[in-house]
Amino acid sequence: MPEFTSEAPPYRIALPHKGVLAPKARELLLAAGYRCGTPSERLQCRDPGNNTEFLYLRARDIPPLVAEGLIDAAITGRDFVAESERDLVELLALGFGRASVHYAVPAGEDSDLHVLHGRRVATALPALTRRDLAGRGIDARVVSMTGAVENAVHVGIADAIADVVDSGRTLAAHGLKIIGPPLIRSEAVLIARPDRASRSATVELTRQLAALVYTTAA
Ligand SMILES: Nc1ncnc2c1ncn2[C@@H]1O[C@H](COP(=O)(O)OP(=O)(O)OP(=O)(O)O)[C@@H](O)[C@H]1O
Ligand SMILES: O=P(O)(O)OC[C@H]1O[C@H](OP(=O)(O)OP(=O)(O)O)[C@H](O)[C@@H]1O
Repeated sequence: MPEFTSEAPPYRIALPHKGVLAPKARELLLAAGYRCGTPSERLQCRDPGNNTEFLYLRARDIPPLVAEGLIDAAITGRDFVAESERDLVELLALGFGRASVHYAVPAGEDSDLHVLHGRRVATALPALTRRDLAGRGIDARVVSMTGAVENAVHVGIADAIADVVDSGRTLAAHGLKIIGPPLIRSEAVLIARPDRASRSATVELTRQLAALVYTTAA
């Protein structure tokens, strides 16, 4: 006989399992009183007290899964949300994981963005880059990579890159310089699907995290 309970199915929250955003995302949920487990041990965790299930996923994979309705709310990077091109609501900017995505070319080149015309731009954010180039009326070819993008020019598969820049040390070490304004200024964000944004559990989660984020910022 199946067991029937009156309890609603658990609310599902996704967090990055590793990478730059992972430690602070988990710390924030712990500080908000959730028992979100330890991703190095297990990538799923039930928090019965809050009737919540935590799923640890790659930050980049999170936006489409939220958009599909498989996850109720999640923390990921704003750049990954933009890259997904899905209809998602940014409920809260979390104030960590700040970085910008920039175009960069060899240090000796002209600094005008129009140097990109007719050239190849390597990036791990191809959809975002295509949209940005089109929006600026620049006809360039986007070369998709999954990492180590700053090597693309040296290897000879691209003339420029569009990549995440934080301190700028990686670009400098590879003889590259930023050109033009950022494609996007990113940070960790709490996201949901538009039709789930007003659910009471989502509103409560946003309220709890906002209280912590604003206290830390003050
Ligand atoms: N110094 C940094 N280097 C890389 N990403 C950063 C940095 N600072 C903030 N970020 C942000 O962190 C996220 C990237 O995190 P993560 O380390 O999980 O991904 P990744 O390893 O670059 O990508 P992938 O999972 O595709 O390999 C993005 O939202 C990015 O904007
Ligand atoms: O401006 P900086 O402080 O030097 O940081 C930016 C660097 O960090 C990121 O790389 P990451 O470590 O995520 O490696 P990957 O690009 O190969 O995934 C990004 O792609 C840059 O290479």
